[in-house]
Amino acid sequence: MKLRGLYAITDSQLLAGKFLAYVEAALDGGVTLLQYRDKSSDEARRLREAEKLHELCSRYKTQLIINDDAELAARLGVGVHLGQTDGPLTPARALLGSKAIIGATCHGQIELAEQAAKEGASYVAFGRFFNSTTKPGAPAATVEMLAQARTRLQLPICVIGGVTLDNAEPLVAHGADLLAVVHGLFGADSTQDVTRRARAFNDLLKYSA
Ligand SMILES: Cc1ncc(COP(=O)(O)OP(=O)(O)O)c(N)n1
Ligand SMILES: Cc1nc(C(=O)O)sc1CCOP(=O)(O)O
Ligand SMILES: [Mg+2]
Repeated sequence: MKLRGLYAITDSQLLAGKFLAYVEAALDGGVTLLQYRDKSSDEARRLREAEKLHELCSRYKTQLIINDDAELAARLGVGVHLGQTDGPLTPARALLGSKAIIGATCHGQIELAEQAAKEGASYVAFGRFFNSTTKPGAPAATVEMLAQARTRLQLPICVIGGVTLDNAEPLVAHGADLLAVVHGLFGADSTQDVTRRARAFNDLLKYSA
């Protein structure tokens, strides 16, 4: 199955007090991948929340991805997303098996993506394309490099960093398969608006070649 659609990413601060309600609202609108991203070192809470998300994702037939932590992903039997300093892809692939979804952060560098492809990544992620309140210091990527990456890479391409309904269209037009979003989705004022936004992100991908 080709990975294409909305890639919703959780944020423990933004979702405080409404975590499962907002995640379920997004799943209701349609989510291809859901990433559990929690940068705290509270392992017990991380396990508890990841288990809850796993159960929710199973109900909605959505694939769960764990950020940073291949061991936790292995424990749950789900995928993982690894950045450039989160450990190598090859052992993660050996740990999780050939069917697991493994994503790799490639910033704005096609060479990193080509290397990740060789090491068994399932998708590559480029960013940050716009200002991001979630991760303001992330290195920048451009639409021009995205277009070039599209011609050089066979893998699904994920875009991230300040993506919203207002700015995502050119990214899709230049080759993005997965729109990875925190604030542009979960920054909504109500569960109804989260669901509406999720549907609208999916429509952007559906009605583009
Ligand atoms: C889909 C996706 N793309 C990029 C990232 C960023 O990963 P990383 O560079 O490891 O930074 P942190 O998210 O761990 O702070 C991501 N998480 N997901
Ligand atoms: C986690 C993350 N990684 C990025 C990168 O560029 O690698 S940008 C980012 C934050 C994405 O959140 P928002 O949609 O709120 O900008
Ligand atoms: Mg990381």
